[in-house]
Formats: sequence, structure tokens, C-alpha cells
Amino acid sequence: MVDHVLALNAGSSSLKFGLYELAENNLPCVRWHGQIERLGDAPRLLAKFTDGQTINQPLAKTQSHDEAIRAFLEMAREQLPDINIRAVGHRVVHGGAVYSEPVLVDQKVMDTLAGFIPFAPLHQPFSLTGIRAAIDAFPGTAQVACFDTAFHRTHPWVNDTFALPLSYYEKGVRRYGFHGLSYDYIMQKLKEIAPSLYDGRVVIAHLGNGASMCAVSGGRAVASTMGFSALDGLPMGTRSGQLDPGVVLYMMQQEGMSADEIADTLYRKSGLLGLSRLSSDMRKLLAAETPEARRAIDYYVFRVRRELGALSAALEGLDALVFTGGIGENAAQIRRRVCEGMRWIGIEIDPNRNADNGTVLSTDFSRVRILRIPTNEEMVIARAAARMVQ
Ligand SMILES: Nc1ncnc2c1ncn2[C@@H]1O[C@H](COP(=O)(O)OP(=O)(O)O)[C@@H](O)[C@H]1O
Ligand SMILES: CC(=O)OP(=O)(O)O
Ligand SMILES: [Mg+2]
Repeated sequence: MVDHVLALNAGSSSLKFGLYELAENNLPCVRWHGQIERLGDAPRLLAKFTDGQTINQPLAKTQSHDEAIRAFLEMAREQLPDINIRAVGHRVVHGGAVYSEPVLVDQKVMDTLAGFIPFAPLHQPFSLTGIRAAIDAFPGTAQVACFDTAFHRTHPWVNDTFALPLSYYEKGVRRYGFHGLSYDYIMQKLKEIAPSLYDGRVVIAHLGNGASMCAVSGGRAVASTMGFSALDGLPMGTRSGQLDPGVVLYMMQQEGMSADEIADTLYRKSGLLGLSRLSSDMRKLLAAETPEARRAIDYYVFRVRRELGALSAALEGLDALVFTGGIGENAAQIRRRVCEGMRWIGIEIDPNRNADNGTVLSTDFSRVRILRIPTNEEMVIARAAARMVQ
């Protein structure tokens, strides 16, 4: 029996997973990596084993996060009888102001994490489902929670607070920021491939189904577009992004909407889906020819550019822009359109390098280096889980 760690990443539209063998020095080495994508819509299992075998199959249409996690763990247990799982690492979206490092889960930790559900209703329940399901599937293994918010604990106060009565800050109404495991991975990768950029001023655009951007200076996060909840900042698949709070008052006072109805509108019916009236999936919108789909993409690109300007100001300049996440890694057209309007800040994209989906996308003369780095939150989770059982 060989020792392994399993990493689970419950995103808003997908369940990503990685199974890693623990080598002698306990460094995780991937054996199986994949995802169930388009959960709740047209779920599909995509996976790659290191022996070259691949899986690409549709799943039952009704597959929810809950069902997907349980079905995946069942499959993992059946398909891999020769392995000994030492620890399961979980992406947990919200760690509040409490957790700035991964933590071994016990009942007290579970209770604390459950308290953050209202701050991240699209994610936190699934992270907790994953932990419970993993305890059932692999009794006796260590469960390690890794937090999206942890990377952002270095934000200065001006980027951690809102201008509300101070008592709100004190009770935890802060700009937490998310996608921290992805930012952590990107920065580790940047350190390997371009150490001078790692030490500089970097904006990372994590453009997935959820999307945010983060400003990093000298390896430390200083600002992010996402704040108190995973609703703020950029428009997303189904989330509105930044909104005048007066709109929420209007929904309540003029339209008589309840809190649940407003939450449903902002989390599940807005963003690309709301504007396009068609889909939350960028692939579908890029292929569509309706004016609404075109305008939804226009709005998306405009907001990314606007935030790029704002985060560059927070950094007092820019040395590198990194694209990642499902859209950032794959949608060359979106990257091109974001960069085209940013020459004034020193961003010059090379259309051929961009179309080829390479790593360096900027021209040789661009003052700002533009990079495309596929993220790997599962690897960050696996490393933390491995450290925990060392
Ligand atoms: N080839 C592609 N071209 C354009 N968009 C893509 C492509 N592949 C994936 N995407 C988009 O990436 C998004 C999903 O990103 P991902 O990071 O996997 O999501 P999650 O937030 O659930 O982790 C979807 O909007 C999807 O349409
Ligand atoms: C925090 C968040 O929005 O995550 P995801 O992009 O996985 O939905
Ligand atoms: Mg994601």
C-alpha cells in the first residue's frame, strides 16, 4: 500500500480533484487529476491518470455538488484499492479572520467554518459536505482545510475595511478576498519561472466561473476585487460583481423582494447569465451571435480593464499581469480584448503568442510582462495536506 493524499476543490460550477502519491520526502506527486465540470447544468467527468488513461464522460443531469462529491469519493475508493489515503485536503472558501494557514479539522473547526456559510453560500456548504463525505469514505484519515481567504490576510487596513460604523469591522465585516489558493499557486510558479517578477508588482486575474483579481507586491497580497463575500468585484458566471448598495435597497424597498430573493438574484441570476439571457458559460457566449451575449462580454472585458487600472494604482505601478482560471487560461479573445486598451500602462500583447496559449503573451518590447499560467489549487491543497501528516 502506497501513501497518498487526496485534494478536493469544490468551486461554484465544478468539483476538481487530485490524487497524489507521497514520495520519500513527502512531496506530493500527481497520479490522478480531473474535474466534474458544469455541475447542475450538464455535468461531465474529465480525468487524466499519469499512466495516460483518460476519462471523459457525461454524468446524470441532476448531479449536484453533494451528489458529485459522494459519487466521486465512491469511485475513488473502488478504482484505487491499492492506495492508502493518509489525508484529504479540502479547499474551504471562507476561513474568516481566524485562519491564515491550513488547519487540521476537528468538530470545533467544523463548527467555526459552518458559521461562515452566510458569507459564502455558493461555496462554504460544499466544502463542508466534502469534509463530511471524506470522513465517511476514508474513516480515520486526517482532514485538512485550506482557505481561499488565507492569502489575503496581508492586506493593509485600507483594503481590509469598509467605511461603515467601526463596529461592523469589529464583528467581522471585512474585505476578506478569495481565490487565495489559486493566487498562492501562481506566486509559487512565478518564483520558479521569473523570480524578479515575483519580487515586483503583480496583478493576477483569476477568471473562472467565479472571478477576482489580486494585487501582489513583493510576494504579499495588498488588494483584491473580491471583498466581504464572493459577490464583489468582477461580473462572474451568475454573480453580479460590484454593485451600488442602493440597488439592494431599491430591490427591498420598491420591489418588496425578500433577502432570499435578492441573494438568489445576485448569486445565481446575474453576471454573464443575467446580461446575456443565455448562459453563464463563456464558451457558449463567445460562440453565440445575439446582441445580448456580445454586450455581456463587452461589460465583462470593461470591468476587468477597470479593475486592472485600480489595482495598478494600489501597487503604484505594474510589472506583470498574469491570466489564470478557466477563462483566463483558455479564452484568447478575452485576454486580447482586456490588453488592447491598456497600452497606456505599458501592456502590449503579442497576438500570435496569445492565440497560441503560450506562457509569455507580451511582446518583447512590452514594459509589463503578460503571462498565462494554468492554476492548480489542488497542488497547493495536496502540499498542505502532506505537510500536515509529515
Ligand atoms: N476554451 C475555453 N474558452 C473560453 N472559456 C472557457 C474555455 N474553457 C473553459 N472556459 C470557461 O471557464 C469558466 C470555468 O472556469 P473554472 O475556473 O473551471 O471554474 P470554477 O470557478 O468552477 O473553478 C467557464 O465560464 C467556461 O466557459
Ligand atoms: C470564491 C469563488 O468564487 O470560487 P469559484 O471561482 O471556484 O466559484
Ligand atoms: Mg475555481
